Amino acid sequence: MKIGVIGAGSMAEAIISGLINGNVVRPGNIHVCNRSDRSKLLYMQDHYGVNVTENKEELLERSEIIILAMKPKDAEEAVLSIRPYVKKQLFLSVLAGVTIHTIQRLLGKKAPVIRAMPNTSAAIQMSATAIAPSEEVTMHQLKMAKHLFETIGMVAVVEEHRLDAVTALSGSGPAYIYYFIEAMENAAMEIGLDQEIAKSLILQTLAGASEMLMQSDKQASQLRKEVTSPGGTTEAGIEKLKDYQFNDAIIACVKRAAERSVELQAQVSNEKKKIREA
Ligand SMILES: NC(=O)C1=CN([C@@H]2O[C@H](COP(=O)(O)OP(=O)(O)OC[C@H]3O[C@@H](n4cnc5c(N)ncnc54)[C@H](O)[C@@H]3O)[C@@H](O)[C@H]2O)C=CC1
Ligand SMILES: O=C(O)[C@@H]1CCC=N1
Repeated sequence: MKIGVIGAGSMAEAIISGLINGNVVRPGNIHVCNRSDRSKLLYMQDHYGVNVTENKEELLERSEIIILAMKPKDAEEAVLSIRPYVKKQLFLSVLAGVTIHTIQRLLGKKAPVIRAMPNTSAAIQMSATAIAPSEEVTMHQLKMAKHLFETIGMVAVVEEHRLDAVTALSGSGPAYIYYFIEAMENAAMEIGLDQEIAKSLILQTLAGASEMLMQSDKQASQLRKEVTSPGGTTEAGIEKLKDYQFNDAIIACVKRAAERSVELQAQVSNEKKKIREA
């Protein structure tokens, strides 16, 4: 597979490092470009051995699969800049909130596009990714994309309209977990635990709970009940979470993120005007 990546940010790096570490694609078969941060390109070259270029024509000519990995607000400019070089490539977009329809409009043709929503755990082949293909995508291309994302974690194929929900849940999800861990670390300090010891206890607790959920047939609520002795410490702690409306806070968080995914589409809504000018 020859892959071109447009945008060399955190998501691009997570995917590239996953593909290389998993021996799926040789670094020499990956071309990466960025808008202005040349030092990041040089870092990618040194660290992963990929080809870096500022020439988008060259990148498109040398790649069968193009990964779009810039911020949604930069999508118009970036996609319009590759429009003259679009031939038979398959486009994989990881952009939150930017529809297949918009990408095809910006590309100026009904090219095959697969929208994907991975997460940054791709860097260690642990992404939870959902993908949604356009009508133009062949079964072979869908299989190839599925295989590509499976090498960096698990993959679910969904209808495109589900991607806002997926983005809110598993795209942004690692950040919610990290935020929770930050709070646990702060709590550990407040109750006088050594920082290093607290960190290892928290991480093993997280890994153990996650593995329990994976390995057992029990629901999260059942596993929680099994920790919660009547009148014990867990019950006392969870009462506090209830006082602070923990459940409502998480639901509001995920719903707001899904709304935001819809709002991001508006950032590229001006594309018709830009296309006329191109
Ligand atoms: N960070 C995450 O956890 C996830 C991000 N995403 C999506 O991935 C995309 C990238 O996000 P991040 O990597 O976090 O952003 P980032 O800001 O770290 O990277 C974006 C990169 O795109 C480059 N860029 C901007 N305009 C360009 C242009 N015209 N030509 C070439 N390169 C250009 C920038 O220089 C920058 O290096 C976003 O659309 C986001 O919605 C999707 C899933 C998870
Ligand atoms: O925060 C964002 O917009 C991107 C999409 C999912 C994770 N990061």
